[in-house]
Amino acid sequence: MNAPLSARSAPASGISVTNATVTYRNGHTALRDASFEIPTGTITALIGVNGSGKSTLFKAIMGFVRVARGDITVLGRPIEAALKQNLVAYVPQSEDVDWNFPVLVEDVVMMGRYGHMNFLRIATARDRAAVDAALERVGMGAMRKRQIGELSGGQKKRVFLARALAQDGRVILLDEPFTGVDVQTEAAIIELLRGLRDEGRVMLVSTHNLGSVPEFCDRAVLLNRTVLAHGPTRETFTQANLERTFGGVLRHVVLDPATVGSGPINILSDDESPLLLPDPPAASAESAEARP
Ligand SMILES: Nc1ncnc2c1ncn2[C@@H]1O[C@H](COP(=O)(O)OP(=O)(O)OP(=O)(O)O)[C@@H](O)[C@H]1O
Repeated sequence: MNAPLSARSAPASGISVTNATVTYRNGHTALRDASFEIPTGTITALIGVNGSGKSTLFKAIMGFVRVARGDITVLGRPIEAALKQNLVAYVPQSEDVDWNFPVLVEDVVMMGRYGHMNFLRIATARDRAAVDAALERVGMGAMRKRQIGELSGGQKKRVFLARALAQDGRVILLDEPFTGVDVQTEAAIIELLRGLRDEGRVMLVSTHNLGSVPEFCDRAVLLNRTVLAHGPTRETFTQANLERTFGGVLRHVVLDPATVGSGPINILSDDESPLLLPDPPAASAESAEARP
């Protein structure tokens, strides 16, 4: 098991990506010269349109795809070393999982312990305790004997989060954890991520829910086949950067002050949860303008 985390002993660098380029076998370069830095004890949003390279970046950090040029380090180590030490946990997109595979909830969570076991994969009392604790932490203890395929979308997400917790990953990559979950589950996941941040872990979360980013992310990385902006949310998550990242995909509505009873409110939306900016620049103070 990994040594206990402490804010004092944790290295300052969580994930460091320097000029990373990923080209798939068909010749498509999904990421070019991507660079950013994430400190430990933070939650970072990974934002970009469909196809901008978010999953590719996760796969590069997980060693699933090769970085042709550039460098990625995790907690100051080359990725191979970090993966070998079980430091990185991955919560995949729901579409990437075969839900027909007959496996119990508790077995999925136990998979998080595989890297801690020897080649015979015999679970010890410590492995079982880690699985129990992880299931309880995500509120899925009562469903541990259910088949994973029988669960709702939000419950499946919780189970995969529990697998990451059981693994005791210090860096946790979450690929669209809020897609298809109700607001209550989203709030529960955000609360859990905050707790993990307070333990000094590093979370990189891809999401299309722009509205919830300022609420729970300390930092943001804006991506479109390369990194367009990165840094603290309040500096990075600006209307100008979002317009640059999403181009014509971003819906942009300005509510008329006469309608909302206060100053004009800017609404930026990529998907289900819109971002409200109460203090928009004067340039777009027309009533209810919408750009598809
Ligand atoms: N295995 C692959 N072989 C070739 N091209 C791929 C492969 N996987 C992804 N791509 C391409 O790389 C680009 C980036 O894909 P990626 O899945 O990283 O985007 P994304 O930002 O995660 O998108 P989404 O928001 O839809 O999940 C896309 O143009 C995609 O078609």
